[in-house]
Amino acid sequence: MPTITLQLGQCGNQLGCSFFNTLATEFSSHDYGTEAVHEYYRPSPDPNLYTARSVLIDMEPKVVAGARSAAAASGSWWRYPSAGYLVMQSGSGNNWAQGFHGYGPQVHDDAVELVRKEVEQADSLTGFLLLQSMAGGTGAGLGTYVAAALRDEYHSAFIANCCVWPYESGEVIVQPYNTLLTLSHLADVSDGLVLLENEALHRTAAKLYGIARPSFGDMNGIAARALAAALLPSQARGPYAGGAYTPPAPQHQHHHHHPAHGHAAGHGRNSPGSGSTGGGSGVQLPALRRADSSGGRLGGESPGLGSRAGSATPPPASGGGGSGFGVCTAPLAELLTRLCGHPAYRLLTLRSVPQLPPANIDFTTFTWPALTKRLRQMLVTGSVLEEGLDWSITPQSPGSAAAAAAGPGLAGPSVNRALASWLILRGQGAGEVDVGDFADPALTAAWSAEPLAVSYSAGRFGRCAMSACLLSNDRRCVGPIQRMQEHAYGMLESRAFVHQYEKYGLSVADFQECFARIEDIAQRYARL
Ligand SMILES: Nc1nc2c(ncn2[C@@H]2O[C@H](COP(=O)(O)OP(=O)(O)OP(=O)(O)O)[C@@H](O)[C@H]2O)c(=O)[nH]1
Repeated sequence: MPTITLQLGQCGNQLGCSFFNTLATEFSSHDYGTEAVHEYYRPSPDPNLYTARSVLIDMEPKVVAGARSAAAASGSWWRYPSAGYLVMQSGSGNNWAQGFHGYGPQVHDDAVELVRKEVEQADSLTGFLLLQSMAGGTGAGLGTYVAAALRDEYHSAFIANCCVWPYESGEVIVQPYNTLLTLSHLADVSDGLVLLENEALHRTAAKLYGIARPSFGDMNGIAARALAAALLPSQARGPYAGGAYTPPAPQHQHHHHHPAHGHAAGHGRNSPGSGSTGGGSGVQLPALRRADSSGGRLGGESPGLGSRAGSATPPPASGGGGSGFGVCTAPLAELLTRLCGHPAYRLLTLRSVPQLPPANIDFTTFTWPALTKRLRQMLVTGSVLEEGLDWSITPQSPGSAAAAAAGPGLAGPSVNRALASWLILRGQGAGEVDVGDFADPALTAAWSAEPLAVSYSAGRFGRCAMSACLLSNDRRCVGPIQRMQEHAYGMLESRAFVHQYEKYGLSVADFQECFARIEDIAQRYARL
């Protein structure tokens, strides 16, 4: 089921371009099935080209033009829609209020109309994936405004936000304001926010990829690969022997929005017309790899991934572990439903392994135990970097669920804890990897009903014979939020730059209300 991507502001547009390039490379190299391709691209009048299901918005024309021409010059089989963009003549000057209160109402109708046209090109709709930074004015302020407008227009569509968290010491002096304003507003309209930290992306590029001076392009490539690893189809794994993990019954009903919205019949998450056909093989795509014997298989036995009603379950090609690409019908919807079921906890962290320079991949021997051990330690320690992991921390360390249960006074958030995580394994033997360690109750909130989902694909991701990624609703966000808050409160106390926001109708009381909301969110996570 299609997902429409909105690229907002400089960062959103640059990251979006990387994301579509990454998906295109994957689709060209491996057969994920037609339906997976159609989730993000639609056929175009030119039989050799696909069109990204995307809307590009920025208040200055340069970056959108750059993304569009980069797509055209890539030599790949995809382009942006010829009229699917909205630009003005000058940016929002890093002023969230200008983006939200100034440009927002001004471009509302045009933006909604652009999205509507893209929605009309789809026979059904999973929802929207919004890409934006949190520190500027356009992606952050206008992007938040657009997210709220989409929520109004499409009550039953999923809205996911992929938000770039600024460097700790930023290029944008008012980034604490912009980041917290974005976060507090999106917490109300979004179904899930994936936070991508620039600091971590930069360090990954520098330390693990060996890039002396990482560019945004390098960082976006890393982020886009992690995102694609999470969002490409995978097949649910059943409960593994001896673990606490039990997949839930499919949950299609959304938790807090109205059911199908009248705006466009058949575009709701639960709408009758939303099922689509075919697991993938059989339709010729331009320049894409055709289905091979293992391709395009439905994840029919997937108890937790909500396989489509009435779809047949073809027998696995090789018994047991499953080969080929099982198709999770709408990964975005499944991920959000599973991970963000509680409205107060919507902040997601993405971790992936291995992180290494492409040139080293062919000379590296991968083993599942080594990969999953590192990924698990990243979860245990809350790190998003594969490098520099503290192996002395265990789930029993102070601050862990186990330690908290042992008595008061031991709390210290050295151990991470998750409400829910989704582990996605890709590569040879991915169906049989032992993932029991990820279901350790000491790593999850005591009241979490469904702490772990696991899915896999036997096909390799990129050039790695084995790779894994973990999308997790955990305490990682607490540190960055608290540091950002400290700066923001300090600035607000001296009323620094406040007049620039007041010019667009944002008052000190509005700031305070947003900051209080964030404090509440951070405290809830800290208590997980
Ligand atoms: N990862 C990444 N971060 C970016 C990129 N471009 C900008 N940023 C970050 O985004 C923040 C600035 O936001 P931008 O997206 O440039 O601003 P904008 O949304 O276009 O808003 P205005 O410039 O105010 O109109 C800073 O934290 C930058 O570090 C990019 O391509 N990749």
